[in-house]
Amino acid sequence: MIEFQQVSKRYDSDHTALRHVSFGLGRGELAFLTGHSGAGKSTLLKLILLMERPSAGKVVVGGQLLNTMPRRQIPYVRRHIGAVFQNHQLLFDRTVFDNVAMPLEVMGVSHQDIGRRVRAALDKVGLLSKEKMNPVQLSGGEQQRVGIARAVVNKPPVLLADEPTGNLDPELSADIMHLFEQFSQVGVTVLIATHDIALIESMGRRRLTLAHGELLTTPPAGRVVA
Ligand SMILES: Nc1ncnc2c1ncn2[C@@H]1O[C@H](COP(=O)(O)OP(=O)(O)OP(=O)(O)O)[C@@H](O)[C@H]1O
Repeated sequence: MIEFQQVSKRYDSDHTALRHVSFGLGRGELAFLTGHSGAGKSTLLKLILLMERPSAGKVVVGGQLLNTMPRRQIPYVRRHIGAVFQNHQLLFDRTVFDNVAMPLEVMGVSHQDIGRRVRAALDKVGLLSKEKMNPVQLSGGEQQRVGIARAVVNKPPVLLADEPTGNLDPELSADIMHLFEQFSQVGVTVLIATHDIALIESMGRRRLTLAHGELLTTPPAGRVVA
């Protein structure tokens, strides 16, 4: 579902953020992306989201080569990728329902379908009873779950998360991870960038580790070999 072939990314400043990175993630696979600050984790996610383009190598998502994707196609590619960020980027002047509905509104989904799909997504993250509230009235963990509901409301086959548990205590972090596991069980490919080593170890999933832009060897079982 996600494939990197010898991908390098050099920013204009002549700084190489990724060097010859190759890996593949299959349908329904859940993996973690780790590495020191500045190792290139966000850059790798940005290449999948077409927020950046590779300087060399190939990025293939859902069978589509992203390198040469014309700009006007970018919104269509992004519809197939859900993204969750640490600061969850919710709009505080709209209700929980409206926040989750946003991607569907952009896609021109009918009013009736929006209601059905938003409620299904909120139900999945356990927030159906809070649809009329403003995100400001919710706890940090609940806000993060609203962000996850918004990311999955159009059922994307790929879900990316950048430090999704950064502000949360261990118990809430485990809840969020459990949600990600549930999505992977129904076939969603999930890639989670995090510094939370304890959490990663507790999950026993595959780990992709970047160091200074290079991917360390990762056998499929998940153990990292430097
Ligand atoms: N737009 C940009 N222009 C120039 N350099 C950049 C840009 N974005 C990132 N970099 C550099 O590329 C390197 C990798 O950054 P990146 O944000 O991908 O790392 P990261 O692993 O996500 O770090 P962190 O864990 O701190 O978020 C860093 O040295 C960073 O300064």
